[in-house]
Amino acid sequence: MTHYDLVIIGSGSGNSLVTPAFDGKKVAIVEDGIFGGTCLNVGCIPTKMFVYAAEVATTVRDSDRYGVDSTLDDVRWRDIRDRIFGRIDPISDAGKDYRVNGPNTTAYLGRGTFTGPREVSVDLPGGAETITGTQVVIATGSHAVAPDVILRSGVPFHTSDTIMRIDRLPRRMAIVGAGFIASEFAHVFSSLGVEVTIVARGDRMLRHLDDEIATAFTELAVKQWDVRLGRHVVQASGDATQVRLGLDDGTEVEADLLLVATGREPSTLGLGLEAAGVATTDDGRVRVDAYGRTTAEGVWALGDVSSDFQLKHVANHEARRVAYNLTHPDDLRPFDHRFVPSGVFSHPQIATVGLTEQQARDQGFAVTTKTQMYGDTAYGWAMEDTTSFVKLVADQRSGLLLGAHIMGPDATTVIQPAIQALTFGLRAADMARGQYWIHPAMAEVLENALLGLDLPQHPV
Ligand SMILES: Cc1cc2nc3c(=O)[nH]c(=O)nc-3n(C[C@H](O)[C@H](O)[C@H](O)COP(=O)(O)OP(=O)(O)OC[C@H]3O[C@@H](n4cnc5c(N)ncnc54)[C@H](O)[C@@H]3O)c2cc1C
Ligand SMILES: NC(=O)c1ccc[n+]([C@@H]2O[C@H](COP(=O)([O-])OP(=O)(O)OC[C@H]3O[C@@H](n4cnc5c(N)ncnc54)[C@H](O)[C@@H]3O)[C@@H](O)[C@H]2O)c1
Repeated sequence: MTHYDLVIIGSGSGNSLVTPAFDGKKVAIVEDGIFGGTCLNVGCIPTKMFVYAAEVATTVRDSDRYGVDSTLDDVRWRDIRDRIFGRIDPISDAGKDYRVNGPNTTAYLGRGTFTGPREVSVDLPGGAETITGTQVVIATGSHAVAPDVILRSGVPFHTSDTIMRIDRLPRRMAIVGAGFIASEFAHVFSSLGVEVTIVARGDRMLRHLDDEIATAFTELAVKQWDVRLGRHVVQASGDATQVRLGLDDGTEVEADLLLVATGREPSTLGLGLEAAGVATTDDGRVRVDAYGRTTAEGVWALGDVSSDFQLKHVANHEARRVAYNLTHPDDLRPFDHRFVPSGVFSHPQIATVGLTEQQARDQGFAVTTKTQMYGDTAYGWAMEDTTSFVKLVADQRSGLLLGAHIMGPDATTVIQPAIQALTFGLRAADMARGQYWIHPAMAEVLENALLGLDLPQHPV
Protein backbone atom coordinates (compact mmCIF):
# COMPACT_ATOMS: atom_id res chain seq x y z
CA MET A 1 0.00 0.00 0.00
CA THR A 2 1.57 3.29 -1.11
CA HIS A 3 1.01 6.44 0.90
CA TYR A 4 0.72 9.89 -0.69
CA ASP A 5 0.58 13.41 0.66
CA LEU A 6 -2.41 14.01 -1.61
CA VAL A 7 -4.74 11.68 -3.48
CA ILE A 8 -7.03 13.28 -6.07
CA ILE A 9 -9.92 11.31 -7.53
CA GLY A 10 -10.87 12.80 -10.90
CA SER A 11 -8.61 14.55 -13.41
CA GLY A 12 -10.97 17.37 -14.48
CA SER A 13 -10.73 20.35 -12.16
CA GLY A 14 -8.92 18.00 -9.75
CA ASN A 15 -5.91 18.04 -12.06
CA SER A 16 -5.30 21.72 -11.29
CA LEU A 17 -4.82 21.03 -7.58
CA VAL A 18 -1.19 20.08 -8.12
CA THR A 19 0.20 23.54 -7.50
CA PRO A 20 3.86 24.40 -6.85
CA ALA A 21 3.02 24.01 -3.14
CA PHE A 22 3.16 20.27 -3.80
CA ASP A 23 6.65 20.36 -5.32
CA GLY A 24 8.68 17.71 -3.56
CA LYS A 25 5.56 16.00 -2.19
CA LYS A 26 3.90 12.82 -3.40
CA VAL A 27 0.61 13.21 -5.28
CA ALA A 28 -1.61 10.52 -6.83
CA ILE A 29 -4.27 11.25 -9.43
CA VAL A 30 -6.92 8.61 -10.03
CA GLU A 31 -8.86 8.76 -13.30
CA ASP A 32 -10.99 6.10 -14.93
CA GLY A 33 -12.28 8.05 -17.93
CA ILE A 34 -10.81 10.40 -20.50
CA PHE A 35 -7.99 12.38 -18.91
CA GLY A 36 -8.88 16.02 -18.29
CA GLY A 37 -12.54 15.52 -17.44
CA THR A 38 -15.80 16.81 -18.85
CA CYS A 39 -15.09 20.42 -19.78
CA LEU A 40 -12.09 19.70 -21.97
CA ASN A 41 -13.23 16.45 -23.57
CA VAL A 42 -17.02 16.42 -23.79
CA GLY A 43 -18.23 19.71 -22.30
CA CYS A 44 -17.51 23.42 -22.52
CA ILE A 45 -14.60 23.35 -24.94
CA PRO A 46 -15.80 21.11 -27.79
CA THR A 47 -19.39 22.40 -27.53
CA LYS A 48 -18.25 25.98 -27.94
CA MET A 49 -16.02 25.00 -30.86
CA PHE A 50 -19.10 23.49 -32.53
CA VAL A 51 -21.11 26.58 -31.56
CA TYR A 52 -18.54 28.76 -33.30
CA ALA A 53 -18.88 26.74 -36.51
CA ALA A 54 -22.68 27.00 -36.15
CA GLU A 55 -22.42 30.79 -35.78
CA VAL A 56 -20.38 30.98 -38.98
CA ALA A 57 -23.05 28.98 -40.84
CA THR A 58 -25.81 31.17 -39.42
CA THR A 59 -23.98 34.35 -40.39
CA VAL A 60 -23.63 33.11 -43.97
CA ARG A 61 -27.30 32.15 -44.15
CA ASP A 62 -28.50 35.52 -42.83
CA SER A 63 -26.04 37.75 -44.65
CA ASP A 64 -28.33 38.92 -47.46
CA ARG A 65 -30.25 41.00 -44.93
CA TYR A 66 -27.28 43.34 -44.87
CA GLY A 67 -26.83 43.41 -48.64
CA VAL A 68 -24.16 40.73 -48.64
CA ASP A 69 -25.27 37.82 -50.78
CA SER A 70 -23.80 34.42 -49.96
CA THR A 71 -24.79 30.79 -50.08
CA LEU A 72 -23.94 28.02 -47.71
CA ASP A 73 -22.62 25.43 -50.15
CA ASP A 74 -21.90 22.60 -47.77
CA VAL A 75 -21.27 21.64 -44.18
CA ARG A 76 -18.39 19.17 -43.92
CA TRP A 77 -19.36 17.57 -40.64
CA ARG A 78 -16.43 15.18 -40.42
CA ASP A 79 -13.99 18.01 -41.08
CA ILE A 80 -15.62 20.16 -38.39
CA ARG A 81 -15.58 17.25 -35.94
CA ASP A 82 -12.04 16.18 -36.73
CA ARG A 83 -10.68 19.72 -36.56
CA ILE A 84 -12.21 20.09 -33.10
CA PHE A 85 -11.11 16.79 -31.64
CA GLY A 86 -7.82 16.95 -33.54
CA ARG A 87 -7.05 19.91 -31.31
CA ILE A 88 -8.60 18.61 -28.08
CA ASP A 89 -7.47 14.98 -27.98
CA PRO A 90 -3.74 15.80 -28.01
CA ILE A 91 -4.25 18.13 -25.03
CA SER A 92 -5.90 15.34 -23.08
CA ASP A 93 -3.17 12.89 -24.09
CA ALA A 94 -0.42 15.35 -23.16
CA GLY A 95 -2.07 16.02 -19.78
CA LYS A 96 -2.21 12.31 -19.07
CA ASP A 97 1.36 11.81 -20.19
CA TYR A 98 2.52 14.63 -17.90
CA ARG A 99 0.82 13.03 -14.92
CA VAL A 100 2.08 9.55 -15.81
CA ASN A 101 5.67 10.55 -16.54
CA GLY A 102 6.00 14.01 -15.01
CA PRO A 103 7.48 15.03 -11.67
CA ASN A 104 5.98 14.19 -8.27
CA THR A 105 2.68 12.76 -9.50
CA THR A 106 1.60 9.19 -10.04
CA ALA A 107 -1.40 8.62 -12.28
CA TYR A 108 -3.63 5.65 -11.48
CA LEU A 109 -5.71 5.07 -14.59
CA GLY A 110 -8.62 3.13 -13.16
CA ARG A 111 -11.73 3.45 -11.09
CA GLY A 112 -11.21 4.63 -7.51
CA THR A 113 -13.32 3.40 -4.59
CA PHE A 114 -12.89 4.28 -0.94
CA THR A 115 -12.23 1.21 1.17
CA GLY A 116 -11.68 3.11 4.41
CA PRO A 117 -10.90 6.56 5.77
CA ARG A 118 -8.53 8.22 3.25
CA GLU A 119 -7.92 4.79 1.70
CA VAL A 120 -8.72 4.29 -1.99
CA SER A 121 -8.65 1.10 -3.99
CA VAL A 122 -8.04 1.57 -7.72
CA ASP A 123 -9.19 -0.96 -10.27
CA LEU A 124 -6.24 -1.42 -12.58
CA PRO A 125 -5.76 -3.87 -15.47
CA GLY A 126 -3.26 -5.86 -13.41
CA GLY A 127 -5.55 -5.98 -10.35
CA ALA A 128 -6.71 -3.59 -7.66
CA GLU A 129 -4.14 -1.42 -5.92
CA THR A 130 -4.78 0.35 -2.63
CA ILE A 131 -3.36 3.76 -1.85
CA THR A 132 -3.74 6.09 1.10
CA GLY A 133 -3.48 9.85 1.39
CA THR A 134 -2.77 12.33 4.15
CA GLN A 135 -5.41 14.31 2.30
CA VAL A 136 -7.86 13.14 -0.36
CA VAL A 137 -9.87 15.27 -2.77
CA ILE A 138 -13.03 13.97 -4.42
CA ALA A 139 -13.41 15.66 -7.81
CA THR A 140 -15.40 13.02 -9.67
CA GLY A 141 -17.77 15.40 -11.43
CA SER A 142 -21.18 14.43 -12.74
CA HIS A 143 -22.67 12.30 -15.50
CA ALA A 144 -25.65 12.50 -17.83
CA VAL A 145 -28.89 10.82 -16.78
CA ALA A 146 -31.82 9.69 -18.92
CA PRO A 147 -35.52 9.30 -18.10
CA ASP A 148 -36.67 5.78 -17.17
CA VAL A 149 -39.10 5.62 -20.08
CA ILE A 150 -36.19 5.90 -22.50
CA LEU A 151 -33.88 3.61 -20.57
CA ARG A 152 -36.57 0.92 -20.27
CA SER A 153 -37.43 1.09 -23.96
CA GLY A 154 -33.93 0.04 -24.97
CA VAL A 155 -34.00 2.61 -27.77
CA PRO A 156 -30.47 3.72 -28.71
CA PHE A 157 -29.73 7.29 -27.72
CA HIS A 158 -26.90 9.76 -27.47
CA THR A 159 -25.92 12.07 -24.64
CA SER A 160 -23.55 15.01 -24.79
CA ASP A 161 -20.75 12.46 -24.22
CA THR A 162 -21.24 10.83 -27.62
CA ILE A 163 -23.19 13.19 -29.88
CA MET A 164 -20.20 15.28 -30.90
CA ARG A 165 -18.34 12.24 -32.28
CA ILE A 166 -21.03 10.87 -34.62
CA ASP A 167 -19.88 9.95 -38.12
CA ARG A 168 -22.51 11.76 -40.15
CA LEU A 169 -25.18 14.33 -39.55
CA PRO A 170 -28.67 12.86 -39.30
CA ARG A 171 -31.44 14.46 -41.34
CA ARG A 172 -33.66 14.74 -38.25
CA MET A 173 -32.71 14.85 -34.57
CA ALA A 174 -35.03 14.57 -31.56
CA ILE A 175 -33.85 16.15 -28.32
CA VAL A 176 -35.47 15.33 -24.99
CA GLY A 177 -34.92 18.09 -22.44
CA ALA A 178 -35.00 21.88 -22.73
CA GLY A 179 -32.11 23.10 -20.62
CA PHE A 180 -28.53 24.17 -21.32
CA ILE A 181 -27.45 21.19 -23.39
CA ALA A 182 -30.66 20.93 -25.42
CA SER A 183 -30.54 24.65 -26.26
CA GLU A 184 -26.89 24.59 -27.30
CA PHE A 185 -27.05 21.43 -29.38
CA ALA A 186 -30.33 22.48 -31.03
CA HIS A 187 -28.46 25.57 -32.24
CA VAL A 188 -25.39 23.62 -33.36
CA PHE A 189 -27.20 20.92 -35.28
CA SER A 190 -29.94 23.06 -36.80
CA SER A 191 -27.36 25.57 -38.00
CA LEU A 192 -25.51 22.72 -39.67
CA GLY A 193 -28.69 21.67 -41.47
CA VAL A 194 -30.37 19.12 -39.19
CA GLU A 195 -34.14 19.31 -38.56
CA VAL A 196 -34.45 19.52 -34.77
CA THR A 197 -37.43 18.57 -32.63
CA ILE A 198 -37.31 19.33 -28.91
CA VAL A 199 -39.55 17.66 -26.34
CA ALA A 200 -39.84 20.00 -23.34
CA ARG A 201 -41.80 18.88 -20.31
CA GLY A 202 -42.31 22.50 -19.17
CA ASP A 203 -44.22 25.29 -20.85
CA ARG A 204 -40.94 27.05 -21.69
CA MET A 205 -37.34 26.26 -22.44
CA LEU A 206 -34.63 27.21 -19.93
CA ARG A 207 -37.23 27.53 -17.20
CA HIS A 208 -34.68 28.22 -14.48
CA LEU A 209 -33.98 31.66 -15.99
CA ASP A 210 -35.75 34.96 -15.38
CA ASP A 211 -39.31 34.65 -16.75
CA GLU A 212 -38.83 37.35 -19.36
CA ILE A 213 -35.72 35.67 -20.76
CA ALA A 214 -37.18 32.16 -20.73
CA THR A 215 -40.33 33.39 -22.47
CA ALA A 216 -38.47 35.42 -25.10
CA PHE A 217 -36.01 32.59 -25.78
CA THR A 218 -38.86 30.10 -26.14
CA GLU A 219 -40.62 32.40 -28.62
CA LEU A 220 -37.51 32.43 -30.79
CA ALA A 221 -36.91 28.71 -30.26
CA VAL A 222 -40.30 27.72 -31.68
CA LYS A 223 -39.48 29.69 -34.83
CA GLN A 224 -36.25 27.77 -35.36
CA TRP A 225 -37.06 24.31 -34.10
CA ASP A 226 -40.11 22.09 -33.72
CA VAL A 227 -40.55 22.52 -29.96
CA ARG A 228 -43.18 20.36 -28.26
CA LEU A 229 -43.85 22.30 -25.05
CA GLY A 230 -45.45 20.75 -21.98
CA ARG A 231 -45.03 17.24 -23.37
CA HIS A 232 -43.75 14.05 -21.77
CA VAL A 233 -42.31 11.08 -23.59
CA VAL A 234 -44.47 8.07 -22.72
CA GLN A 235 -43.10 5.58 -25.19
CA ALA A 236 -39.95 5.16 -27.25
CA SER A 237 -38.94 2.71 -29.94
CA GLY A 238 -36.52 2.39 -32.80
CA ASP A 239 -33.01 1.46 -33.72
CA ALA A 240 -29.73 3.09 -34.66
CA THR A 241 -31.22 4.61 -37.81
CA GLN A 242 -34.73 5.61 -36.80
CA VAL A 243 -36.36 6.58 -33.52
CA ARG A 244 -40.01 7.12 -32.65
CA LEU A 245 -41.12 8.89 -29.46
CA GLY A 246 -44.74 8.71 -28.31
CA LEU A 247 -45.83 11.81 -26.37
CA ASP A 248 -48.51 12.12 -23.70
CA ASP A 249 -50.91 13.98 -26.01
CA GLY A 250 -50.94 11.06 -28.44
CA THR A 251 -48.64 12.74 -30.96
CA GLU A 252 -45.33 11.27 -32.12
CA VAL A 253 -41.87 12.50 -32.93
CA GLU A 254 -39.91 10.68 -35.60
CA ALA A 255 -36.21 11.23 -35.97
CA ASP A 256 -33.06 9.55 -37.23
CA LEU A 257 -31.21 10.10 -33.97
CA LEU A 258 -32.14 10.78 -30.35
CA LEU A 259 -30.22 13.07 -28.01
CA VAL A 260 -31.15 12.93 -24.34
CA ALA A 261 -30.31 16.11 -22.41
CA THR A 262 -32.22 15.74 -19.16
CA GLY A 263 -29.64 16.79 -16.63
CA ARG A 264 -26.57 15.44 -14.88
CA GLU A 265 -26.13 13.76 -11.49
CA PRO A 266 -23.10 13.91 -9.22
CA SER A 267 -20.81 10.92 -9.77
CA THR A 268 -20.82 9.26 -6.38
CA LEU A 269 -22.10 5.80 -7.26
CA GLY A 270 -19.63 3.09 -6.31
CA LEU A 271 -17.25 5.61 -4.72
CA GLY A 272 -17.54 3.92 -1.33
CA LEU A 273 -18.38 7.17 0.43
CA GLU A 274 -19.72 5.32 3.47
CA ALA A 275 -16.42 3.55 4.00
CA ALA A 276 -14.72 6.94 3.79
CA GLY A 277 -17.10 8.53 6.30
CA VAL A 278 -18.21 11.05 3.68
CA ALA A 279 -21.85 12.17 3.92
CA THR A 280 -24.03 13.27 1.01
CA THR A 281 -26.80 15.86 0.71
CA ASP A 282 -30.44 14.95 0.11
CA ASP A 283 -29.97 15.52 -3.62
CA GLY A 284 -26.99 13.17 -3.78
CA ARG A 285 -24.03 15.56 -3.77
CA VAL A 286 -21.02 15.10 -1.53
CA ARG A 287 -21.63 17.36 1.43
CA VAL A 288 -18.99 20.05 1.91
CA ASP A 289 -18.63 23.07 4.13
CA ALA A 290 -17.70 26.54 2.90
CA TYR A 291 -14.04 25.50 2.62
CA GLY A 292 -14.61 22.33 0.63
CA ARG A 293 -14.20 19.98 3.61
CA THR A 294 -16.38 16.87 3.62
CA THR A 295 -17.62 15.22 6.81
CA ALA A 296 -14.48 13.02 6.88
CA GLU A 297 -11.26 14.39 8.33
CA GLY A 298 -8.75 15.17 5.59
CA VAL A 299 -11.21 14.52 2.74
CA TRP A 300 -12.25 17.41 0.49
CA ALA A 301 -14.56 17.75 -2.50
CA LEU A 302 -15.10 20.25 -5.28
CA GLY A 303 -16.85 20.75 -8.60
CA ASP A 304 -19.94 19.00 -9.93
CA VAL A 305 -19.79 16.18 -7.39
CA SER A 306 -20.43 18.54 -4.49
CA SER A 307 -21.29 21.98 -5.82
CA ASP A 308 -24.67 23.69 -6.08
CA PHE A 309 -23.56 24.63 -9.60
CA GLN A 310 -22.59 22.42 -12.49
CA LEU A 311 -20.37 25.02 -14.13
CA LYS A 312 -16.70 24.94 -14.97
CA HIS A 313 -15.90 28.42 -13.69
CA VAL A 314 -17.36 27.35 -10.34
CA ALA A 315 -15.37 24.09 -10.33
CA ASN A 316 -12.23 26.10 -11.19
CA HIS A 317 -12.90 28.59 -8.38
CA GLU A 318 -13.49 25.78 -5.89
CA ALA A 319 -10.33 24.02 -7.08
CA ARG A 320 -8.28 27.19 -6.51
CA ARG A 321 -9.68 27.56 -2.99
CA VAL A 322 -9.24 23.88 -2.11
CA ALA A 323 -5.68 23.94 -3.49
CA TYR A 324 -4.94 26.84 -1.15
CA ASN A 325 -6.75 25.30 1.81
CA LEU A 326 -4.91 21.99 1.46
CA THR A 327 -1.65 23.73 2.23
CA HIS A 328 -2.90 26.51 4.58
CA PRO A 329 -4.78 24.73 7.38
CA ASP A 330 -4.61 27.81 9.60
CA ASP A 331 -5.87 30.26 6.98
CA LEU A 332 -8.75 28.53 5.21
CA ARG A 333 -10.43 30.48 2.39
CA PRO A 334 -14.18 29.92 1.80
CA PHE A 335 -15.87 29.41 -1.55
CA ASP A 336 -17.52 32.54 -2.91
CA HIS A 337 -20.84 31.55 -4.47
CA ARG A 338 -22.56 34.91 -4.13
CA PHE A 339 -22.74 35.93 -7.77
CA VAL A 340 -22.25 32.96 -10.05
CA PRO A 341 -22.91 33.85 -13.68
CA SER A 342 -23.79 31.45 -16.46
CA GLY A 343 -24.12 31.55 -20.22
CA VAL A 344 -26.14 29.52 -22.68
CA PHE A 345 -24.35 29.51 -26.03
CA SER A 346 -27.42 29.04 -28.15
CA HIS A 347 -29.08 31.19 -30.78
CA PRO A 348 -29.64 33.71 -29.34
CA GLN A 349 -27.00 33.64 -26.66
CA ILE A 350 -28.00 34.15 -23.03
CA ALA A 351 -26.08 35.32 -19.99
CA THR A 352 -27.32 35.73 -16.47
CA VAL A 353 -26.07 36.64 -13.01
CA GLY A 354 -27.70 37.34 -9.67
CA LEU A 355 -31.36 37.28 -8.79
CA THR A 356 -34.23 36.95 -11.22
CA GLU A 357 -36.99 39.52 -10.81
CA GLN A 358 -39.17 36.92 -9.08
CA GLN A 359 -36.41 35.90 -6.67
CA ALA A 360 -35.76 39.56 -5.82
CA ARG A 361 -39.45 40.16 -5.12
CA ASP A 362 -39.70 36.97 -3.04
CA GLN A 363 -36.74 38.16 -0.97
CA GLY A 364 -38.46 41.47 -0.17
CA PHE A 365 -36.24 43.89 -2.08
CA ALA A 366 -37.65 47.21 -3.30
CA VAL A 367 -37.43 45.95 -6.85
CA THR A 368 -37.03 48.11 -9.91
CA THR A 369 -36.31 46.64 -13.33
CA LYS A 370 -35.36 47.93 -16.73
CA THR A 371 -35.56 46.07 -20.00
CA GLN A 372 -33.40 47.71 -22.64
CA MET A 373 -33.58 46.54 -26.25
CA TYR A 374 -30.28 46.16 -28.13
CA GLY A 375 -32.00 47.76 -31.14
CA ASP A 376 -32.49 51.01 -29.25
CA THR A 377 -28.76 51.52 -28.87
CA ALA A 378 -26.35 52.32 -31.67
CA TYR A 379 -24.74 48.94 -32.28
CA GLY A 380 -27.99 47.00 -32.00
CA TRP A 381 -29.59 49.54 -34.33
CA ALA A 382 -26.79 48.98 -36.84
CA MET A 383 -27.50 45.26 -36.64
CA GLU A 384 -31.23 45.95 -37.07
CA ASP A 385 -31.78 43.76 -34.05
CA THR A 386 -35.39 43.51 -32.91
CA THR A 387 -35.38 40.73 -30.33
CA SER A 388 -32.33 41.09 -28.07
CA PHE A 389 -32.41 42.80 -24.70
CA VAL A 390 -30.80 43.41 -21.35
CA LYS A 391 -32.95 43.12 -18.25
CA LEU A 392 -31.62 44.54 -15.02
CA VAL A 393 -33.04 43.99 -11.56
CA ALA A 394 -32.05 46.51 -8.88
CA ASP A 395 -32.90 47.49 -5.32
CA GLN A 396 -34.29 51.00 -4.89
CA ARG A 397 -33.24 51.16 -1.25
CA SER A 398 -29.54 50.47 -1.75
CA GLY A 399 -29.19 51.48 -5.39
CA LEU A 400 -27.40 48.19 -6.00
CA LEU A 401 -27.91 45.82 -8.88
CA LEU A 402 -29.45 42.50 -7.85
CA GLY A 403 -29.37 40.70 -11.17
CA ALA A 404 -28.61 41.03 -14.87
CA HIS A 405 -30.18 38.91 -17.59
CA ILE A 406 -29.21 39.29 -21.22
CA MET A 407 -30.39 37.61 -24.40
CA GLY A 408 -28.65 38.57 -27.61
CA PRO A 409 -25.36 38.78 -29.48
CA ASP A 410 -22.29 38.50 -27.24
CA ALA A 411 -24.48 38.36 -24.14
CA THR A 412 -21.78 36.42 -22.27
CA THR A 413 -19.33 39.27 -22.86
CA VAL A 414 -21.73 42.18 -22.46
CA ILE A 415 -22.68 40.93 -18.98
CA GLN A 416 -19.19 41.02 -17.47
CA PRO A 417 -19.38 44.62 -16.09
CA ALA A 418 -22.58 43.63 -14.28
CA ILE A 419 -20.85 40.62 -12.71
CA GLN A 420 -18.10 42.95 -11.55
CA ALA A 421 -20.58 45.49 -10.13
CA LEU A 422 -22.47 42.83 -8.19
CA THR A 423 -19.31 41.26 -6.86
CA PHE A 424 -17.71 44.49 -5.72
CA GLY A 425 -20.90 46.25 -4.58
CA LEU A 426 -20.79 49.02 -7.18
CA ARG A 427 -24.01 51.05 -7.22
CA ALA A 428 -25.91 51.06 -10.50
CA ALA A 429 -25.81 54.86 -10.85
CA ASP A 430 -22.03 54.95 -10.26
CA MET A 431 -21.55 52.17 -12.74
CA ALA A 432 -23.58 54.04 -15.38
CA ARG A 433 -22.03 57.49 -15.10
CA GLY A 434 -18.87 56.96 -13.06
CA GLN A 435 -16.99 55.57 -16.05
CA TYR A 436 -16.74 55.89 -19.82
CA TRP A 437 -18.53 53.44 -22.09
CA ILE A 438 -17.04 53.03 -25.55
CA HIS A 439 -19.30 54.45 -28.24
CA PRO A 440 -20.90 52.92 -30.23
CA ALA A 441 -20.03 49.52 -28.72
CA MET A 442 -22.47 46.72 -27.96
CA ALA A 443 -21.96 47.29 -24.21
CA GLU A 444 -23.83 50.59 -24.45
CA VAL A 445 -26.97 48.48 -24.17
CA LEU A 446 -25.93 47.76 -20.58
CA GLU A 447 -25.14 51.43 -19.94
CA ASN A 448 -28.59 52.45 -21.20
CA ALA A 449 -30.27 49.75 -19.13
CA LEU A 450 -28.53 51.13 -16.02
CA LEU A 451 -29.63 54.68 -16.87
CA GLY A 452 -33.18 53.47 -17.34
CA LEU A 453 -33.50 52.06 -13.83
CA ASP A 454 -35.83 53.98 -11.54
CA LEU A 455 -33.03 55.05 -9.19
CA PRO A 456 -31.46 58.40 -8.28
CA GLN A 457 -29.03 58.89 -11.19
CA HIS A 458 -25.96 61.12 -11.44
CA PRO A 459 -26.99 64.65 -12.52
CA VAL A 460 -24.63 64.75 -15.49
C1 LIG B 1 -22.07 19.32 -22.96
C2 LIG B 1 -21.59 20.18 -21.79
C3 LIG B 1 -21.28 21.49 -22.01
C4 LIG B 1 -20.86 22.29 -20.95
N1 LIG B 1 -20.57 23.59 -21.20
C5 LIG B 1 -20.19 24.37 -20.17
C6 LIG B 1 -19.89 25.75 -20.39
O1 LIG B 1 -19.96 26.26 -21.51
N2 LIG B 1 -19.52 26.51 -19.34
C7 LIG B 1 -19.44 25.99 -18.07
O2 LIG B 1 -19.11 26.72 -17.13
N3 LIG B 1 -19.72 24.68 -17.83
C8 LIG B 1 -20.09 23.87 -18.85
N4 LIG B 1 -20.36 22.56 -18.60
C9 LIG B 1 -20.22 22.04 -17.24
C10 LIG B 1 -18.74 21.71 -16.92
O3 LIG B 1 -18.23 20.89 -17.93
C11 LIG B 1 -18.65 21.03 -15.56
O4 LIG B 1 -19.25 21.85 -14.59
C12 LIG B 1 -17.19 20.79 -15.15
O5 LIG B 1 -16.48 20.16 -16.18
C13 LIG B 1 -17.14 19.97 -13.87
O6 LIG B 1 -15.79 19.76 -13.54
P1 LIG B 1 -15.40 18.67 -12.42
O7 LIG B 1 -13.94 18.79 -12.25
O8 LIG B 1 -16.27 18.83 -11.25
O9 LIG B 1 -15.76 17.27 -13.06
P2 LIG B 1 -15.19 16.53 -14.39
O10 LIG B 1 -14.50 17.46 -15.30
O11 LIG B 1 -16.35 15.78 -14.91
O12 LIG B 1 -14.10 15.55 -13.81
C14 LIG B 1 -14.43 14.41 -13.09
C15 LIG B 1 -13.51 13.29 -13.50
O13 LIG B 1 -13.59 12.27 -12.52
C16 LIG B 1 -13.52 11.02 -13.17
N5 LIG B 1 -14.12 10.03 -12.26
C17 LIG B 1 -15.41 9.96 -11.85
N6 LIG B 1 -15.56 8.95 -10.96
C18 LIG B 1 -14.34 8.38 -10.82
C19 LIG B 1 -13.85 7.31 -10.03
N7 LIG B 1 -14.63 6.62 -9.17
N8 LIG B 1 -12.54 6.97 -10.15
C20 LIG B 1 -11.71 7.67 -10.99
N9 LIG B 1 -12.13 8.70 -11.74
C21 LIG B 1 -13.42 9.05 -11.64
C22 LIG B 1 -14.29 11.23 -14.45
O14 LIG B 1 -13.93 10.28 -15.43
C23 LIG B 1 -13.89 12.65 -14.82
O15 LIG B 1 -12.78 12.68 -15.70
C24 LIG B 1 -20.77 21.73 -19.65
C25 LIG B 1 -21.07 20.39 -19.42
C26 LIG B 1 -21.48 19.61 -20.49
C27 LIG B 1 -21.80 18.16 -20.25
N1 LIG C 1 -23.08 26.87 -21.20
C1 LIG C 1 -23.00 26.20 -20.05
O1 LIG C 1 -22.56 26.72 -19.03
C2 LIG C 1 -23.44 24.77 -20.00
C3 LIG C 1 -23.71 24.07 -21.17
C4 LIG C 1 -24.12 22.76 -21.06
C5 LIG C 1 -24.25 22.17 -19.82
N2 LIG C 1 -23.99 22.87 -18.71
C6 LIG C 1 -24.16 22.28 -17.37
O2 LIG C 1 -24.52 20.94 -17.49
C7 LIG C 1 -25.70 20.69 -16.74
C8 LIG C 1 -26.53 19.67 -17.45
O3 LIG C 1 -27.14 20.21 -18.63
P1 LIG C 1 -28.57 19.74 -19.07
O4 LIG C 1 -29.04 20.57 -20.19
O5 LIG C 1 -28.57 18.26 -19.21
O6 LIG C 1 -29.41 20.02 -17.74
P2 LIG C 1 -30.45 21.19 -17.39
O7 LIG C 1 -30.75 21.02 -15.96
O8 LIG C 1 -30.00 22.50 -17.91
O9 LIG C 1 -31.74 20.81 -18.24
C9 LIG C 1 -32.37 19.58 -18.07
C10 LIG C 1 -33.65 19.60 -18.88
O10 LIG C 1 -34.20 18.29 -18.89
C11 LIG C 1 -35.55 18.34 -18.43
N3 LIG C 1 -35.80 17.09 -17.75
C12 LIG C 1 -35.24 16.65 -16.60
N4 LIG C 1 -35.70 15.40 -16.31
C13 LIG C 1 -36.55 15.07 -17.30
C14 LIG C 1 -37.33 13.92 -17.57
N5 LIG C 1 -37.33 12.88 -16.75
N6 LIG C 1 -38.08 13.91 -18.69
C15 LIG C 1 -38.08 14.98 -19.54
N7 LIG C 1 -37.36 16.09 -19.35
C16 LIG C 1 -36.61 16.13 -18.24
C17 LIG C 1 -35.63 19.57 -17.55
O11 LIG C 1 -36.94 20.04 -17.45
C18 LIG C 1 -34.71 20.53 -18.31
O12 LIG C 1 -35.40 21.13 -19.38
C19 LIG C 1 -26.40 22.04 -16.63
O13 LIG C 1 -27.12 22.11 -15.44
C20 LIG C 1 -25.28 23.04 -16.68
O14 LIG C 1 -24.92 23.42 -15.39
C21 LIG C 1 -23.59 24.17 -18.77
